[in-house]
Amino acid sequence: MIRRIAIIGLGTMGPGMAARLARGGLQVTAYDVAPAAIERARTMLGTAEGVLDSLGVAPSSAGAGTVRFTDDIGDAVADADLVIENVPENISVKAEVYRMIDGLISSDTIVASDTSGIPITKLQAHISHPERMVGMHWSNPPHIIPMIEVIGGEKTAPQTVATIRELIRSIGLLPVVVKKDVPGFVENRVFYALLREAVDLVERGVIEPEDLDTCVSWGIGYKIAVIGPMALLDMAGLDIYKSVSSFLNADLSNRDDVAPMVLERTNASKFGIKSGEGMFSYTPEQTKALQADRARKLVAVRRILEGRE
Ligand SMILES: NC(=O)C1=CN([C@@H]2O[C@H](COP(=O)(O)OP(=O)(O)OC[C@H]3O[C@@H](n4cnc5c(N)ncnc54)[C@H](O)[C@@H]3O)[C@@H](O)[C@H]2O)C=CC1
Ligand SMILES: Cc1ncc(C=O)c(C(=O)O)c1O
Repeated sequence: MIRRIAIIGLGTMGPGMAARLARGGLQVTAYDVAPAAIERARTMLGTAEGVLDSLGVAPSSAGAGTVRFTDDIGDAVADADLVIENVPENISVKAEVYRMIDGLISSDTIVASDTSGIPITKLQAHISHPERMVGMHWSNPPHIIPMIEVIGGEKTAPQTVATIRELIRSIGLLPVVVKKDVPGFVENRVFYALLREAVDLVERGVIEPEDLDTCVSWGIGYKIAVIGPMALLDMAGLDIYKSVSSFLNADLSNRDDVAPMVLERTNASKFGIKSGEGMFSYTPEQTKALQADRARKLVAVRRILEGRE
């Protein structure tokens, strides 16, 4: 039974995850190597709790859980039933965290990674109890998006996958078990196919970035929240899909490296909202307003999709 959870890494994803898990009645300890990240996370936690209130996510019947911040990794993982590693998407950084916690956790503690797509089989090579390591891939913003992928690596015990799936279900979220440990799992394989094409179209000057977003959000995005891709194939007709894909698939981007448009920006430290500029520019005031507006809309859409409105 999982009651105590340690979250390692409090950047974009960690604070929202902490808020959602605590709302589910769990005792969370939250750690980051950077003191500034811990301070930022305290504010982000409060914001996420406000969004959970507006989503109507009630505390568990056993009462609300807690979030406690710490700057000591040993304190964070001591007594944890589950450690969720949430540090940057880099194998050596993740491996260093596993090395550090290896001697601090008990042999029955489950270690989950929120990796966006590094195969779990690769990550579990860096830990003493690979049978208790699992992928637990949340989607951003993690306190609002209910689906979480659960992925076992070659050495993950089926019971570990089952325990994490049950934990997710028990707090009212939607686990999806990915049956094969493929890079990117399922969500990001589908999403990155879309992003590759979107970046390519903007880079080739086929469309302006703002218009690309309008086209995808109001064309595909709006309906895909209601009708998934497999159901859409049936709605459009497989005969239509056969005809269009027979000439279109060969023309779609198949680039296997990172697009220059992305490299130019990342080389100039233009990472998006977190650095104030990426595909678009953001002042701190705009970022605050944008995040509040997006949360409000995502909450409203989710209420409708769940039939609560
Ligand atoms: N940003 C996103 O939309 C999503 C990210 N992910 C995945 O979640 C993981 C974390 O991503 P983000 O939160 O976006 O990253 P981020 O870069 O925003 O935050 C990472 C945090 O980890 C901390 N950190 C670095 N080394 C550490 C260490 N040794 N010990 C403790 N803390 C350490 C950093 O100080 C930073 O606060 C990555 O694997 C990423 O691929 C998964 C779903 C969505
Ligand atoms: C660009 C991008 N990459 C990875 C992820 C998740 O792993 C997300 C997300 O929104 O969840 C993303 O936007």
